[in-house]
Amino acid sequence: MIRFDQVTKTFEHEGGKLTAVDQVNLEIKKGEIFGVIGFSGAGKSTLIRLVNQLERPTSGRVLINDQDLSALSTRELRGIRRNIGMIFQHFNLLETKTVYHNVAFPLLLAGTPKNEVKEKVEEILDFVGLKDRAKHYPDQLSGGQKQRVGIARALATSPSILLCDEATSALDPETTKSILKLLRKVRDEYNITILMITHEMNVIKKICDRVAVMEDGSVIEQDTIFNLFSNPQHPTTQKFVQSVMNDEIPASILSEVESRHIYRVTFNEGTAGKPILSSVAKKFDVDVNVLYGQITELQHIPFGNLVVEFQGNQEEILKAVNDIQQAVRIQEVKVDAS
Ligand SMILES: Nc1ncnc2c1ncn2[C@@H]1O[C@H](COP(=O)(O)OP(=O)(O)OP(=O)(O)O)[C@@H](O)[C@H]1O
Repeated sequence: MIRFDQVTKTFEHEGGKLTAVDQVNLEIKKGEIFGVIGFSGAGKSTLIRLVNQLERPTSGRVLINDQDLSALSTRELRGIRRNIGMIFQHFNLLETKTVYHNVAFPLLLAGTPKNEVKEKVEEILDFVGLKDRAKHYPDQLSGGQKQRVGIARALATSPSILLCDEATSALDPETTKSILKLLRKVRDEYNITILMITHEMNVIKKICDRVAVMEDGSVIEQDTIFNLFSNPQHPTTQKFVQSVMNDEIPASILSEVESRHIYRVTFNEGTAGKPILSSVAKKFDVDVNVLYGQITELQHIPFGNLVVEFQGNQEEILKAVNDIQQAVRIQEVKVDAS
C-alpha cells in the first residue's frame, strides 16, 4: 500500500547538509495501523510528509499502491493527495468556521455538490460522536472534541490513508484513549490504512499493529508490536519499551534481597497461565520467591515479566533455571551489591 524504497531526504542549510531521513525501507499494508516512534529530531515528521509529498525524496522512491509518487504529474498528485487525510497535534482547525464548515471545507474545495456535502458531513460527524456540535466553533470545544473534528475533516473526502502527526500528544491520557479508540474504529469500519508518528510508546502499544523505531533518520528496528515489546533489540528501542512496560525492579525490593540468585522470567501467549514456577519448586530443592512482576496485553496476547529469587544451593538452582528455560525466557538479573 505505502512503500518507502531506499528513501533519503537531505536538507541543505548554511552550514552544510542534514540527512533527516536516511535510506529508509518500509512497507505498510492496506488496513494496517503502522506506528513510527523516535525521539525529537529522529526524522518522523519528514518521513510522514514524504507520503503526501509535502517533501520530495532526495533519492529513493515513495510508492502508494505501486505508483511512484515522484513520477506523477501535478494533476495525478492532486488526486493522490485527496486520497490521503491528515490529522495534527494542534488540530489545525479554521477558528472562524463552525464544526460543520471545517468538515465541509475539503469537500467544497473538491467541488462536491452541496446536498452531497450535507449528507457526508452529517454522516461523518455522527461517526466521530459530534452530531450535536455542528454549529459550535473550535474555541467552544475541548481538545479531544477538536481532534474529533480534525478526524472528521480528514475523513470527509473518503481517503484510503490517514496520516497522524503526534495526534494525541496535546491530550490528557483519558482523552488520548478515546481518540485512539476512534482511530481504531476508523480503520475497522472504513479499512483505512493509518500511519502515525509519535514519541509516546503507550500510543504505539495501544493501537498499532506494527512499529518502526527511528533514530538519526534511520529505521533502527521494525516489527510487530508483540515482537518488538517482548524482545526489543536496539538500546533505543529498549528504552522506549521500558518507558511503558515499567519492568525495572524497584530499588526498595532489590535492597532487601540478600541472595544473588535473581532472575527475570518472561511469559507470553502460551505460557502466561502455566504454573511453571511452582512446578520447578516441586521438582527441585529450591524455593521460589516472587519479588516483582506484571502482566499486560500486547495485541490481545498476554505478556509479562516476573522477577523471582531462587533460594537453595547453586546446583539445584541451575537445574531449576535450565528446566524453566525449556518453556520460557529466563535471564539472570545482576544486582549491584554496592
Ligand atoms: N525544512 C527543513 N529544513 C532544514 N532542516 C529540517 C527541515 N525539516 C526538518 N529538518 C531537520 O531534520 C531533522 C529531522 O526533523 P523531523 O522534524 O523530521 O524530526 P522529528 O522526529 O519529527 O522531530 P520532532 O518530534 O521534534 O518533530 C531535524 O534535525 C530537523 O531540524
